[in-house]
Amino acid sequence: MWRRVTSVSHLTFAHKSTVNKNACTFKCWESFTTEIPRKEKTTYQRAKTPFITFVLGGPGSGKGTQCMKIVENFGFTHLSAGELLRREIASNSADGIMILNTIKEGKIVPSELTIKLIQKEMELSDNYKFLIDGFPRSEDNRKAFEQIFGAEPDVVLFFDCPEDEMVKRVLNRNQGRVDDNIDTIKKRLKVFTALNLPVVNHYLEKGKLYKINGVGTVDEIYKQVHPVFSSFHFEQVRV
Ligand SMILES: Nc1ncnc2c1ncn2[C@@H]1O[C@H](COP(=O)(O)OP(=O)(O)OP(=O)(O)O)[C@@H](O)[C@H]1O
Ligand SMILES: Nc1ccn([C@@H]2O[C@H](COP(=O)(O)O)[C@@H](O)[C@H]2O)c(=O)n1
Ligand SMILES: [Mg+2]
Repeated sequence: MWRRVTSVSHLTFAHKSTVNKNACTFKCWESFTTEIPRKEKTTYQRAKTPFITFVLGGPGSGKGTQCMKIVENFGFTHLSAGELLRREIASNSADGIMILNTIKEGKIVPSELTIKLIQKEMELSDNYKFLIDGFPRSEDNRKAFEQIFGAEPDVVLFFDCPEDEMVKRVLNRNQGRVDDNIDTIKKRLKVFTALNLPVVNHYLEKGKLYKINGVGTVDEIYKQVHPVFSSFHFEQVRV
């Protein structure tokens, strides 16, 4: 069972670049000193430590689709930032109208609000493996996350997909999303290039980025994704 802690000052996160060790309150994430093995056959030993994966890519690049397969195979908890924001709109919360207008314009919701929703879901979960899909969308998102959580992601997946393919997929999605129309898609693509690509480059420079070719069938793409996680030796739900 998780044990709620009120202070995390005794916890040690894996990354030397941790920004603020006292900033977040999580369930029992105990001390560890092991560096993350990359592509090595080493048993993963951080069962009570959060394993955070950021899932990046343009609108319609396939983030949500591939997250479902990772959940199925590796037992992650999938937190889609966009989905949490849409849920907030649906719940008629005080911020609902502002979020709706921001999404319609393809712009970015204030970081603190999105992070609050992500943090709440993580605290409610008994899992320690999280896929945070569609976050960080901007350098401001990224820096605010590091400040509030006092930690960096373990893995960053980036689904690289040409714009024409992304537009085609979004227009065919048919889920009734207010932003799945050509005007908003054009705006989202501009925001993606201006604000999200700098985040991608940041993690590339830090050596944390796994760039995935987002063109092909869902299974072809997943074949590139699977080895990223199998190298960490989690207990697999299904092979
Ligand atoms: N490899 C693929 N080939 C064809 N269609 C795909 C592929 N992957 C996903 N799709 C479809 O494209 C649409 C967009 O995929 P998905 O919702 O996973 O993208 P996303 O990156 O989460 O987008 P958004 O950022 O807008 O939430 C969906 O209808 C999905 O079924
Ligand atoms: N970090 C984020 C993530 C999303 N948004 C807003 O939600 C829209 C939909 O997001 P999807 O990931 O589901 O495509 C997105 O266009 C943004 O308006 C956000 O503000 N911050
Ligand atoms: Mg999505």
